[in-house]
Amino acid sequence: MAEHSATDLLLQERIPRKKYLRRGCDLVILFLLLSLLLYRLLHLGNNKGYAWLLAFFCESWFTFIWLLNVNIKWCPVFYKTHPERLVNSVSELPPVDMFVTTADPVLEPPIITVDTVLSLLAVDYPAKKLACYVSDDGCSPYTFYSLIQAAEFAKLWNPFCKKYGVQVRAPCAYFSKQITQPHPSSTSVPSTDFGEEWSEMKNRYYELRRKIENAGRNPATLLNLTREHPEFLGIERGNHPSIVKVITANRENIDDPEGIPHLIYISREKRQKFPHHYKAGTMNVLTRVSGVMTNAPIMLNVDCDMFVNNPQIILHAMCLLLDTSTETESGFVQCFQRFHGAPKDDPLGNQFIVSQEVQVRGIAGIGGPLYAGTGCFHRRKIIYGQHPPNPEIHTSKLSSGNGNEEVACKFGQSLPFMASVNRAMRGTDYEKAVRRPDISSCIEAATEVASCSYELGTDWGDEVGWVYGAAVEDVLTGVKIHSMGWRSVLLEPEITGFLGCAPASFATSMLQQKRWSTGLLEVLFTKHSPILGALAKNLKFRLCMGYLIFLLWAARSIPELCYSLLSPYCLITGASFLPKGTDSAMIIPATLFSLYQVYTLLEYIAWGQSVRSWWNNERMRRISSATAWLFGLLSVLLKLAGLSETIFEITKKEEDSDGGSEGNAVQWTFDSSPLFVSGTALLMVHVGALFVAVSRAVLEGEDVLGRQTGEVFCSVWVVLSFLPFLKGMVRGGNDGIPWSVCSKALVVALLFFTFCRRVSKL
Ligand SMILES: O=c1ccn([C@@H]2O[C@H](COP(=O)(O)OP(=O)(O)O[C@H]3O[C@H](CO)[C@@H](O)[C@H](O)[C@H]3O)[C@@H](O)[C@H]2O)c(=O)[nH]1
Ligand SMILES: [Mn+2]
Repeated sequence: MAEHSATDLLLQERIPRKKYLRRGCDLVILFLLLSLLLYRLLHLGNNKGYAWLLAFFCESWFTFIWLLNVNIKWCPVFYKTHPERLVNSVSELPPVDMFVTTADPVLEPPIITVDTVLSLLAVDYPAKKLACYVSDDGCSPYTFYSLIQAAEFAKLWNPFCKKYGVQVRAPCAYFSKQITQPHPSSTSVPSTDFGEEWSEMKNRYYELRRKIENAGRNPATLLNLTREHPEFLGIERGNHPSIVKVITANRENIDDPEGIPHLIYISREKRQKFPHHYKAGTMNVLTRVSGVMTNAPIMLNVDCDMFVNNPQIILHAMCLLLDTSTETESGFVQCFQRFHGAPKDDPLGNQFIVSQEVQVRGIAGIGGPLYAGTGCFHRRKIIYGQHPPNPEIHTSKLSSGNGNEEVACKFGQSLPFMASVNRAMRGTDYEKAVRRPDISSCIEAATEVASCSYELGTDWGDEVGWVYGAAVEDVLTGVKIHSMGWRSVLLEPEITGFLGCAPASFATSMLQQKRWSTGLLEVLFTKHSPILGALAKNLKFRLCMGYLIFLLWAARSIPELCYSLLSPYCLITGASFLPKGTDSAMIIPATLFSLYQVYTLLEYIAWGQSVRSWWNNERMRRISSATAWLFGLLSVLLKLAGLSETIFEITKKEEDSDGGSEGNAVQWTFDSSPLFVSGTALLMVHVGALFVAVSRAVLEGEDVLGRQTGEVFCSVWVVLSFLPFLKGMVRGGNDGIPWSVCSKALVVALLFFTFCRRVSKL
């Protein structure tokens, strides 16, 4: 037998990269920022006016944010996983419960969910160990019907995928390209039949799509369905009992490579009186229903648009989860969020390729990537509140064998569920979890735990399960887990694990940014805030700082907005907030600006992105900050003042016509939402200020460019960044900036002008 060296058997490798050049650049920028602050302080007395003071405050904030940046980028890590070594290292693979959430058949067309579900059902993992739970917050018979059809199709699709080693098992993406050869991994199969079978399968898939699309158009089909499933009859979306349906059940304990995992449909109970807590509420129901049915120790969750792109992804995840030395290290396993059908050069800046490579890899180096809500593997016992196995920190109250009463208090009154919790908390005893009951016999218990009163008086949404109280339940839940002392890891096999769909229009993208910035800031004000976590719990200080860079998005809008108003203020009033062009001190802000731009540009190039995509992302970040983040901040302030609640507005999902290839058109849509007022007003202010400056130069012969070089440059830069707004204004029409927004923006801009004149006369 061949001898293995120790490293030959490692399931995973964590590779930290110390990038000295980058660290150097980060520190130089920090040094320049501090020099600028010092310079401002030294000249504060020289009658510099309000602009100078405001600049000082804004730049202090930017320095703080940069410090957070240096912290997060200091030591990025890379992960390698070796699933081929699992056979030798692990005696038995644990079962996995897979969760898919969908909430609205219009914003999230069922065919998208069907593709995701088909890709999950066909992963390379023993089917008898998998169960796929789809939660439908829309309670739509249309979605249910589509899943039934999908399960039928899976009976053909799974064997086809396994026979020919299909790589992308979401049929829509797979059939978008012409494929003439089976994948090389299926060499044992003669490829002569492939072409024929491929076309046949493709036809079958398009038949499935037609059927689903027809059902969407033709309510009669759904009427037939309600005859068999009367629960859906006359259902009201926000007011109905829970529905749990087993669509397919895997034959028990049979090793059938072509078998299909369990597929279960859930629509939790909704009543007007009970808050449903959006996605967090859904995830908790999924956790409980799966608890009474299959109770797998590992739970994978994806959004309805996130299909599996790498069929080995669960095996890769197991490398991180099963490596016994790393249980505390891998409290959860998070994949990068990647998207398909990305338009060229990322015009909307919403692919987050470089920001993830830099920030997520960076934060992985200090204890863990954030839980991003999708493409994540959780350990059930941690979701149930178990602490890491370190006697010095905490010991789990439950594992020390408490009575059923305490379990009921925390987890609710269902006996079958309490029994499942006790089993799950007992740790890595996978064998026991495998013992599967006939899941159809669990429907009654499942329906009970999916009811909306189930959580009353329990710890759900707080110490147990997904945490309520922020529009980004994912990050909030992640902080809670990190604060218990668990760490998380990044799952990044060479072939991306999951692909989702990024918003295809500007308006949708801004709405998403608004929800994220709102939710992220909300996290700071909950009892699971990372600051409390670092002070009173087991959250590492540097990880807490790492979190802040995300949680402060909304708060960053104010200093950034103030700073961007400094140059028009100066151009209008003749004041200055930067040294004169000829002043030697100008070298500090000039170097700072150029170094930052070149540095970020090089980062984009290093990650294989184009110059354009760098510009688009940088520009979009400034746009988001002045629009979406600002409104995010407003909604949090309103919430804190008790005036309104924040809500989870679902992102519209558009299927790309070419199912995954590059080059989709981007829609630069604006609408009458107030979101666009601030951006339009900012643009107007800058254009107006430049106009004032030019007229001063022309009419009064003033050397504006010499005296206010920096200010003029800043305004030109902002106008360039907000060019999409200028185009939107000029374009008008359906997707341009509506007149109502323009007129409101004009009022705001004029107010600013008046304000400047007043202040300068004081
Ligand atoms: O009441 C709700 C609202 C949403 N969802 C589901 O939540 C998922 C995410 O919603 P989406 O509108 O796609 O939001 P995104 O902004 O695209 O999602 C990102 O951000 C969310 C937090 O804001 C995370 O939950 C997601 O996992 C993450 O992909 C979707 O599957 C929805 O069906 C529900 O199940 N119930
Ligand atoms: Mn989404």
